[in-house]
Amino acid sequence: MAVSIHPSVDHGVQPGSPGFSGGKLYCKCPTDKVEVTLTSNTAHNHVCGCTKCWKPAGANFSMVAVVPRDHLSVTAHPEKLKPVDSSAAIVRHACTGCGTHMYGRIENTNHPFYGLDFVHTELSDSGGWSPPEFAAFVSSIIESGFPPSRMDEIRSRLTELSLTPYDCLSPPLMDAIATHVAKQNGKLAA
Ligand SMILES: N[C@@H](CCC(=O)N[C@@H](CSCO)C(=O)NCC(=O)O)C(=O)O
Ligand SMILES: [Zn+2]
Ligand SMILES: [Zn+2]
Repeated sequence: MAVSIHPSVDHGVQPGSPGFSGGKLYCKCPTDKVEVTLTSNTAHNHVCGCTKCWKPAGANFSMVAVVPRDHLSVTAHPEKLKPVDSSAAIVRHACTGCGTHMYGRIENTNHPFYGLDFVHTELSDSGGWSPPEFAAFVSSIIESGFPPSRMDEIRSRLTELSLTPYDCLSPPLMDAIATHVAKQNGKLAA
């Protein structure tokens, strides 16, 4: 049996639906679920091996995508949400009942990704969301205790799933971050 990446991709990456325009995410509490409504599809979906992104039980990776912050609202039980770490670049809001991260928000207006919220579309009851496109922060799974000797297995499986493994973000996203920095420091025209 192949090593588990994430339950949403372990049996193959499911394609999205063209024209899909959003839906609802629910926490894992049996009752009084936190509900988050997204009024657009997501972008830049990826699996992430970092220690900060929320992973479902047993998964080595999270699956996380972005949505414009004005396309996200908490539509039920906002009182159950609590920031995980208010000093992090991405302030993740977790359900105090079940621990699920319902969204992560960038509050720093100078951050390259300001304006985007991070979400886990596996929490939705509808299909059609943008599929993951690559694997980010792959080496970081070791920080959660994954054996370094099995990293070849992980990278081979990711490649087999067409989720190219990177140890940071994908080249287009890293280029976007560097461009933002160069515009801020005057090396490129704003
Ligand atoms: N090795 C660290 C890396 C953590 C990290 O930098 N994570 C990225 C990607 S999260 C979604 O792609 C990041 O931007 N983090 C900002 C934040 O988490 O606030 C680790 O594993 O902890
Ligand atoms: Zn919950
Ligand atoms: Zn992450």
